[in-house]
This record gives sequence, structure tokens and C-alpha cells, in this order.
Amino acid sequence: MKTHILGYPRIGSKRELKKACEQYWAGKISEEELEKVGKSIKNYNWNLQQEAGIDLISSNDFSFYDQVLDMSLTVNAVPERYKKLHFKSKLDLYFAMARGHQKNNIDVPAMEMTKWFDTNYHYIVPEFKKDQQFSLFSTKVIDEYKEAKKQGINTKPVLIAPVSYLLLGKEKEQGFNRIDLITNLLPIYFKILTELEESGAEWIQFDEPFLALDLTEKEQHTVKQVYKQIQEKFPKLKIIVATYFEGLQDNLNLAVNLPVETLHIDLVRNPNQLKEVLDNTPKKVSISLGIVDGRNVWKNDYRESLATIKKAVNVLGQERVFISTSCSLLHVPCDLDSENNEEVLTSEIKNWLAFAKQKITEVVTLKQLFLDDNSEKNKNTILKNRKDIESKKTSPLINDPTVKDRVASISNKHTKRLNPFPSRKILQNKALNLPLYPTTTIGSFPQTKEVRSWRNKFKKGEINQKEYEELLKKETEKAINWQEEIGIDVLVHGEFERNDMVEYFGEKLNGFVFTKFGWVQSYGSRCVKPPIIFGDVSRPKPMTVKWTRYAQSLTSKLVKGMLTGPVTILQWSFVRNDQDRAVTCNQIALAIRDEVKDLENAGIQIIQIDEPAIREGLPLRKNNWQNYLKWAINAFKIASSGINDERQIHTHMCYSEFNDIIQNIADMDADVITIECSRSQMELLDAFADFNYPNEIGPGVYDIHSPRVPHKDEMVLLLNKAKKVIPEELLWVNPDCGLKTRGWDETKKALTEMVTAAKILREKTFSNIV
Ligand SMILES: Nc1nc2c(c(=O)[nH]1)N[C@@H](CNc1ccc(C(=O)N[C@@H](CCC(=O)N[C@@H](CCC(=O)N[C@@H](CCC(=O)O)C(=O)O)C(=O)O)C(=O)O)cc1)CN2
Ligand code: MET
Ligand SMILES: [Zn+2]
Repeated sequence: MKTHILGYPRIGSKRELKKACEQYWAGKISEEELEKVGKSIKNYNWNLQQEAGIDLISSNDFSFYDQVLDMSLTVNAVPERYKKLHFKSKLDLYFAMARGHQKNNIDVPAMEMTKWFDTNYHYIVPEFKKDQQFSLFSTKVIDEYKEAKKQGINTKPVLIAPVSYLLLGKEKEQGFNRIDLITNLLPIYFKILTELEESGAEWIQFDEPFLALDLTEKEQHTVKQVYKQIQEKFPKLKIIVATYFEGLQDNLNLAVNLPVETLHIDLVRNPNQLKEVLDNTPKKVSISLGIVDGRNVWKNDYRESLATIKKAVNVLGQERVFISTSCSLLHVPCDLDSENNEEVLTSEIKNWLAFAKQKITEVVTLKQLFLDDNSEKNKNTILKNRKDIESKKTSPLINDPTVKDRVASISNKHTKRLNPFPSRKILQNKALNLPLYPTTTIGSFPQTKEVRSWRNKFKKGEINQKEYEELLKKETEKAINWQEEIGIDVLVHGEFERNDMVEYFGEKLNGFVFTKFGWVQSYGSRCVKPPIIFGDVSRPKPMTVKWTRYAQSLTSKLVKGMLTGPVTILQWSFVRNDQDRAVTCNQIALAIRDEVKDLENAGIQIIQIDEPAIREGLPLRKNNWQNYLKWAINAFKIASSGINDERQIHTHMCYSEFNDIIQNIADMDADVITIECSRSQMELLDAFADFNYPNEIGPGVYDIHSPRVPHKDEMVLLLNKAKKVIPEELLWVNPDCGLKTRGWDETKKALTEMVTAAKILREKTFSNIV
């Protein structure tokens, strides 16, 4: 019986990598210094696994930015526009692809970024051309293997498998299917495997998440061919094929019959697949049981897990059973031991939790418990675990009958505006009196070092609440004045008081707890600290009214209220595992509904309810979509429909494709939707155009994830493209998303260009009329 994990977080338990990368980008440390930080994180992670007693320790799960981008560099899928710039190092080329580059007369935007399956992690989308060639360009995976070997650890290198790598990418030309590139790609994987084998590698983990998703026949066939060829060429290498985030379902027979050493399955997402897998696994194959949850923070229930292990051992025998996490631990925080603040996280709740480091111990402990459940020590371990699990089940902290009653009484009248959009539009046009192509932003303005340091000082007690709020008020006032100055039509207060759009609301709601160091990588150096929903959710008092009212008091222009929607709060928190997600979502929806009402009563005329996570929340298998969409869209409507018709509801979504859910998006019935569009050159808008989407739309006209300043002509071009497919009386002008990650200098330049672009479009319309 072997233990392993599919991957460990690389950001560092105190976000060491984040800080080092940002310093490197700012020119404050050298490449060598950055490499050094990387090395020390890798070392720490390897030692941690070794000391805990993990049998197969992972390498190449480290990355300076993103593991998919690493793979693109490895196989030289580097688009020409970056290649031709001749950066001084591979690392700079790599970062230019990730973040764009605008310096020394070079000006190139970043590559497209999108969500990693149904997680809040984002990867850089590989680009493929029809005649795409590959070669071994970066040797990172081999170097890392050797690096660990030098320290006496013979690791299991982790690679994204060839088929999944191709499927993660995108065809940048018409007339071919990227899966056909396998013929060109596979030889590069052979090279890598040859080098790894020659260096002494015995085990290889191929991540094949698509094997747990809907595949075409052709894709299934290609998977089969790939492993067959690998087996023929490398009969001695022991391959682990790792599937996660879903069950194998119709790919089950294909998966268990692959000519590999071990198949890893996710038994947290899909515990029911175990029986069928066991019944069908041929004699030579081992099964890796993904039983420790890599997507959530709750302690493992040893009794349940041991029962699962026993089932597997009964059929396969000990030798052919591996114990593991359900997926990579990238998606959970590093270390619960860092949390030592009773006020933030009480010891009662802490007893229910396990983060990445603790999960490693759980994996090892499960093996020990299985091998010997009779020793005094092991008996006590099981007993203590039983006690923790039971204490969570029965804690009075979790249940609030008032909340349960209110959710039970939700009816149709909670999910409809008074009148349909056309009637509302007449009322809203009159009440709001906005020009054609109204300009706005998505909510946040730069979260500068200063703003964060004020919050930090306030949290540490170095400044008091009054001082903290005075500073925020000044920052808000500056933002309002500046928006007025450059002529934005619908203003925002800037969200300076918020640490994060989800954490902030979590802190104001009952049923949530927080961590101090529970950072999880979101993209590149950016992290989030997802709150933990442990009990029934309710709103003790208004959450945003004070700041919104204050901002509105500073201007005669309209200020948009800014809320995070129920699905996004749910999706970007760690959720309880003892209740349906839909129920928890409705509890949050009712809290937001009350907030909307309070904002309306405070005189706010436009309210935005952000739902960027609706799309990523979609189940990975299509046959589960309708059920999810039904409750998710309904929750948004509960949150948004308690308001009068002349008030305008906006929603915002980024990183989404809409083609296959456009009817559901329309069903949300937001008066205005703003979407991220610019990296795809308005391609995303086609879904709305083809559908004749009836309400108003603000397609993002520039990318906010890159420090690059867009030119007004680029935005005019995009808006002209938009205008061809959407009637202009429905169009808004705004950036792709909030501006919290940007600096003020670039923000001011970019928004000034944006306002000018909107004016150019208005003038064009005006001169057409004249
Ligand atoms: N939850 C969530 N998911 C999301 C998004 C999102 O906004 N929220 N957006 C998309 C992804 N985009 C993202 C965009 C920005 C950041 C981001 O800026 N993260 C910040 C942290 C934000 C935060 O929580 N900040 C806290 C803590 C700040 C901090 O680092 N404090 C320092 C001290 C500060 C000082 O004294 O200078 C420390 O603790 O060490 C605050 O402002 O209070 C970062 O990585 O730097 C994350 C994701 C999709 N998923
Ligand atoms: N209102 C939020 C902001 O502007 C929306 C962000 S969507 C990830 O930051
Ligand atoms: Zn956004």
C-alpha cells in the first residue's frame, strides 16, 4: 500500500512566492534571487512530505505562475508574437506570456486566461495553430526532478497528460481539431520521459482530468493510443493516470483498461464510482483512492475512509491500493497550525478543519490505521477523530431555526421583478437620464499598498476604527472626485473598505469563519482567502449601506451600489459538507435581498450584484447542468428582485463563456450585464447577439489583468465591433472587470482613454442622425 498526494500548494505558507514574484516584476530582485525563493519552497514541500512519511513525493507541482503555462513552455507552444521579442531569459519570456509586456518599446498583451475546471484557479490557455510544431524547449520538469534527487528524494514528476494538455488549449485558426496535434506532440513527451528515466525516475504522474469529463469518441480513442505508445516505449516506467473533479462514468472502461500501473480516482466528488471501478479493474492495475478532500477544508472522517480502503483491499489486495488526496492540494490553504487567533477562528471550529499540511498527515495516518487498528496509539487516534466529527455534527453553532424557516417559505413571489424589462426600461430611462454608451467601471479601484497597510494597522490595533474610516473616506472622496472630473457617467465608491469581494461579505454574515493565513492561489501571484461557511447564514445588520450612502452624498451623479451575489459567495467560500449547496445558497440570497432593499431605501438607484462565479459553478458533466442552473439562477433572482422597477439592477461576470447558458443568463433578468470581453476581441458577445439578448450589455473594452494601458482607438474598434451585433441603445462602456489589482497611474490613463472612446461613438451616432 502506497501513499501520495497529487500536488502541494506552491505559493508558500506566508505567500513567499507571491512576494518574490512581485518584487522581481518590479525590478527589485534578480532572477537568481527569485529562483532561490522557488528552491526553498520546493525544498520545504519535499521535506514536509518526506517527514510525514509519504511514499511517492511529487515534483514539478511547483510553478512560478501556472502549471499549464509551464507545459506550454516545455513543449515550445510559444506564440510567435512573444518569441520574436527575444527576451533576455526564458523566465522573462514566460512572464510576458502570462502578464503581457509593455516596456522599452515592446508592447504585447498577455495570453488568454481562464478557469481551471470548476475551481477559482485560473490557467493560461495554450494556443495552437493548424501546423503547430512542438519541441523540448524548457527542461523544468527534468531539472526539478534532478534538484530533488540531489537531496536524496526520488520524486514522482507530475505532468499534464498530452490529451488533457491539448484539450485545455484553443485553436487559433480554423480548419483543424487540436486533438490531431497529438502526432506532433507525443514525441516531445517521449523525450521528456526518456530523460526522466535516464535520470532515475521510476514513477510518473500524468494528470488526465478530462478522463472524468464528457469526451468524444475520437478523444477517447486518442487517450487509449497515447498510453499504449507510452507503455510500448517505456515498459519500465510506472505511470499513474490521475483523474479528478468528477467520476469516470462512461469513460470507466477506457480508464481501467489503460496499460498503466495505477489509476487515480476522485472518491470525494464521486464516491459511488468505487464499486464499478473495483468490479472492472484488471489484475495488473492498482487503484489510487482519492479520499482526502483536496477541494475543501474539513477534517477527514477516518471511520468512513477506512471502510472505503477495506472495500478496495478486499478486491485488489493491499499491494494494489494507494491512498491519496482527491486532487492536488493547490486548492486549499497551506497550514492550519498558523491559525492561532481565537478571535478569528475558535478552537472548537479549528478542531473540525484540515489544511494541506494536515491532509498529508491524514493520508499517512489512514495507511497506518489500516495496517494496524489495534495498537493503543491508533485506537486513540480513531477515537479523537470520531469525537471531532461528532462535535461538528451536533454543535449548536451550526443550526439557526429562523433561517431554516425563512428559506422554507421562499415562493414564486420572491423571484420576479414587478414588470418585464421593456416596461422597466422606460421607467429607468426617465429616472436615470443617461447618455448613449454610458460609461462605468466594475466596482473596485486600486487597492494600493497604503490602503492595505491602513487595514493591516487597524486589524493590529495600531489605528482605531475612526482613524481607519477617515482614511477610507478620503480615498473614496478622491475616487469620486476623479471619476466626476474625467466624465464617467455612473460612479462607484471604489471598494476601498473591502479586503476581498467575498471575504468582506462573509465577515459581515453569521455562519462564516475566517483564517489569517488561509491563502489559496487564484492566478499568478494573486491569492484569495476563502471564508469558511460552517453554519446557517443570516445578516445581522446592513453591510454596505454606510459606504454607498457616503459616496452618493459626495456627488450629484449616480453612484452604483456594489454587492456580491449569492452564487459567487457560495462558490468562492469553503462550504459546509452537511447540507445541500442549494440550501446554503438560498440562505445567502435572502441576506443579499435584504441588503438590496436597504440600499433602495437609502436612495441608491443602481445596484450591481456581481456573479462572476455562476459559470465556473456549472457541473463538469453536462447532464447535471439543468439542476444547478435552476437553483443558481433562482438564487440570483431571490437576491435581486425585491426592488422597484425604476431602480436598475446590474450584474457582472468575468471569465465566462455564454453560448450554452445564454437562456439562463437571460432568465436572470438583470437590467444590465457587464462581461469580460476584450481578451477574446468581443467574440464572447456573439452569444448575446445570436440569442437577441433583450436587456442591456456592457462588453468589457479593455483587459484589467495586465498593467498595459490601452489606446482609445483599440477601444473604438472593439465598440464598433460590438455595435454591429448589439443595438446601440443597449450598450454600455466599461472595463473587463474591477481595477483593484491596478495602480492609479495606469488606471487614470486607461479610463481617460475609455471615456474618450465612448464620446467618439456618441459623436458618430449624432452625426449619422444629423
Ligand atoms: N475571492 C475572489 N475570487 C476571485 C476574484 C476576487 O476578487 N475574489 N477575482 C478573480 C480573480 N482575481 C483576483 C484579483 C485580485 C486578487 C487579489 O488582489 N488578491 C490580493 C489579496 C486580497 C486581500 O484579501 N487583501 C487583504 C490582505 C492584504 C495583505 O496582503 N496584507 C498584508 C499586509 C498589508 C500591508 O501592511 O501592506 C499581509 O497580510 O501581509 C486586504 O486587503 O486586507 C493579493 O493576492 O494580494 C485575487 C484574485 C476571480 N476569483
Ligand atoms: N465589483 C468587483 C470588483 O470590481 C467585481 C469583481 S469580479 C471578479 O472588483
Ligand atoms: Zn470581474
